[in-house]
Amino acid sequence: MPYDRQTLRQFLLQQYRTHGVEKDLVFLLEDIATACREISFAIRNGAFFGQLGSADTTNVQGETQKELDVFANDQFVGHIRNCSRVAALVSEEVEEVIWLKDTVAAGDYIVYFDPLDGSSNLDVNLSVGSIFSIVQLPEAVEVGDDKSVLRPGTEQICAGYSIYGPATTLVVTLGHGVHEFVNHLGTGEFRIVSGNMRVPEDSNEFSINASRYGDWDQPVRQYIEECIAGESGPRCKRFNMRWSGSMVVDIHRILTRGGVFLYPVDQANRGSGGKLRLMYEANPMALLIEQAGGAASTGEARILDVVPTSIHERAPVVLGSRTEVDRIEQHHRKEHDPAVSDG
Ligand SMILES: O=P(O)(O)OC[C@H]1O[C@](O)(COP(=O)(O)O)[C@@H](O)[C@@H]1O
Ligand SMILES: [Mg+2]
Ligand SMILES: [Mg+2]
Repeated sequence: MPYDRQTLRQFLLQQYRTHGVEKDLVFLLEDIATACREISFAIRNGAFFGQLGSADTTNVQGETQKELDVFANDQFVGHIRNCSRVAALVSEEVEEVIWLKDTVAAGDYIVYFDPLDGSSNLDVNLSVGSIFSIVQLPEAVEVGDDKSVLRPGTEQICAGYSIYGPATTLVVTLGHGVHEFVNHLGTGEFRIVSGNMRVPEDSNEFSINASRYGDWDQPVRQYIEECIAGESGPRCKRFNMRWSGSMVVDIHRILTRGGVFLYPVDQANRGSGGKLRLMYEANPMALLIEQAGGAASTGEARILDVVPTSIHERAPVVLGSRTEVDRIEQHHRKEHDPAVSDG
């Protein structure tokens, strides 16, 4: 990788100069990047090889925590708490809100994160990642008032993810486009590899866990059947399918070459409102996709407009190329009003 490429710090300082991004947010993002580098280092060094099994603890989702889930969570908490402007943390791996300050002022930050995404891929050495979202409080709140961290995705000022794959990448938005960095093992620096990522409007690639076909509602089933029908079907073109088992990997592919990612609510997960979590999976990915020109929906409404009622709530997720998301939303509308045309 050429050394002349901008480092993460140079990029963030440029955002500070050109877009008035706060210096404290620059430092917070550097702390998050450090946590990601530590997690990547541990994975690469096989720190958990032979221990990739469970940590014999269960998280609030009822999932058995992996050793690496706990390690990754500790890295995030440990590095983020360096920033004195962070009032509270919401982690997939911790049931309650983690309050970090004695008093919380307007302008303080809340950080929501999924310390290790794609945990089921760990045992088989496939790419996993971390996801984060930052909100700035418009007003002072009471420490311990957990309801005050239930902010809609529209209030995010920053979102991103890291992938621990063949390379360690960090993808972020501060509200001015989406930018990709790769970690240079020699120097440990994140250097920019792609500024202003764009999701192509059209696509012929969908991403869904097809083993749940039998559980899908009509609108999703119709959309997938149209894709699979290929040239002789209503879409008159062939579609390809990809499903990695790690949301970070599937969304990165869509930010890189387009496509649509679906994890809908279905017969089997309706009771819990879907599979993926709104605050630290759906919201950050929705902001990134929208910032890159794509669309992000529950199938019925814009994900970023969803008003959360609990910190670990789940949501149906449809993200990616605008044409595909619009079509899936149209199938949902038609289910409520048969008069709606196929278009
Ligand atoms: O096991 P399934 O149904 O394929 O679900 C895979 C999805 O679950 C997740 O692994 C959930 O995330 P966590 O690993 O953080 O719990 C997503 O990354 C992925 O998109
Ligand atoms: Mg996850
Ligand atoms: Mg996780």
